[in-house]
Amino acid sequence: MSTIEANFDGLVGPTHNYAGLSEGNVASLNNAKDISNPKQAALQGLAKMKALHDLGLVQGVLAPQERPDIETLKRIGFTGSDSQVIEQAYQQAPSILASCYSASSMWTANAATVTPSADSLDNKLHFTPANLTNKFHRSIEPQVTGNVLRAVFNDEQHFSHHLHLPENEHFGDEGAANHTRLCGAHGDNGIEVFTFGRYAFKKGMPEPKKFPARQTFEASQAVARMHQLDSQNAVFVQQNPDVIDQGVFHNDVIAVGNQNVLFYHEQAFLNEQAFINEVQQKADFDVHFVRVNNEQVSVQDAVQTYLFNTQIVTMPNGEMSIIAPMHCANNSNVKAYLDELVTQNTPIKSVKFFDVNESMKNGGGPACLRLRVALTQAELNAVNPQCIMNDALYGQLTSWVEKHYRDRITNQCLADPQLLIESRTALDELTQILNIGSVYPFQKS
Ligand SMILES: N=C(N)NCCC[C@H](NC(=O)CCC(=O)O)C(=O)O
Repeated sequence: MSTIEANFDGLVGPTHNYAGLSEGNVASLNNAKDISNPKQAALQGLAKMKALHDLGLVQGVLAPQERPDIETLKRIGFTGSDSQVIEQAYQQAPSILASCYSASSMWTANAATVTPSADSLDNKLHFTPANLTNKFHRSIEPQVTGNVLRAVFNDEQHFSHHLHLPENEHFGDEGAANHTRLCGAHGDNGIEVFTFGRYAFKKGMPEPKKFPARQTFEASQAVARMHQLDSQNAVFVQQNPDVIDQGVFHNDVIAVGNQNVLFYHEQAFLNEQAFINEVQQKADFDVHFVRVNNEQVSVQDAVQTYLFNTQIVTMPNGEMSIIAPMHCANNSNVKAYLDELVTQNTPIKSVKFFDVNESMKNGGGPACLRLRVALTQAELNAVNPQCIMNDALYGQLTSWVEKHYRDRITNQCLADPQLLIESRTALDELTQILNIGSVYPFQKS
């Protein structure tokens, strides 16, 4: 078996809720304080994982984070027992408590940047957890993300795990949401495209005016250095600041690549032509640039339907398929575009729609929910087998969700210390199902 690309999806955690925490992310703000359904959210995510497994693709599972994050609440001065900490935080700082309750680690596109061994000079597969400094509720993820990744990819001979970048906005890093890889076959040497929103150390450069640019040029460069990429293998391109201001808070909301296909909106990149030229000059394979113009699909429709936050996957027969959210089927314009696309002369031959609405309401589409990892057969053999989806694991995880998850969380529920107990009980059991050991702070104390 040659090198394959696996998708590692984040399991939605038991405290999934809508707290309106992400300025610049239109859906998160629009759905703030809505009632969430963690059970349905987790089952929707599992259904997508199972469907990709059924299509013959390798599908992995990444465990969610421990929430509420009591350690962080204690670090900022709340004291006493865990339930006293929650009570004080609910009274004195409800927004901070909500941040410490966020199940945002479900969006594993933001968990890390991954470089396959075919691209790195030391022929190892590299992982750098994203520091996610731009949003407080996400900045508390990288430590446990690193624990989870080391428990899943636990073999020093094949996998190289780096510490996340310095926790400062100058090195703001959002992981694979701003990184895509172009290649001939997955096992070939590829071109890694790093998209950034602004420069941190150069003044007077273009940047958005309204919403934050979460990823800096310097962070992208640091990751490429750590992952031992040759300059021939890396392309750095600035995201168009105007689209960040229209709600494109990550590049994966407006562009996605798979093998030799780059599917993107004409307004995605700041210097589009220079970028295309550089990719063409560095690639030793033909790249299909599937460029969508504004008349075909507006930026607003792209943000509302997540047309570009789709997964493009290569099926076992070699054809590509788009894994899209239902929102794309429900928008007549976008649906018409997709119907046309699959008839064109590109490798993309089909579209499959999935209901991931619980995640979409927080700005997370199918592509946000997955971290791509290209693996040789030897590397795949070294992955923790309990984290690879199959019929039995799907059955175990759906029963686990049914047993532990609530079907309704309101803002008031965050005051309930029972939610912490339920969450820890569930996660403790999950670490046994996935055989990942003690990755959570509550398991170490
Ligand atoms: N595009 C990618 N790859 N990921 C989407 C991440 C969505 C996430 N939403 C949130 O964190 C909202 C949480 C809340 O408001 O409750 C974010 O903004 O970081």
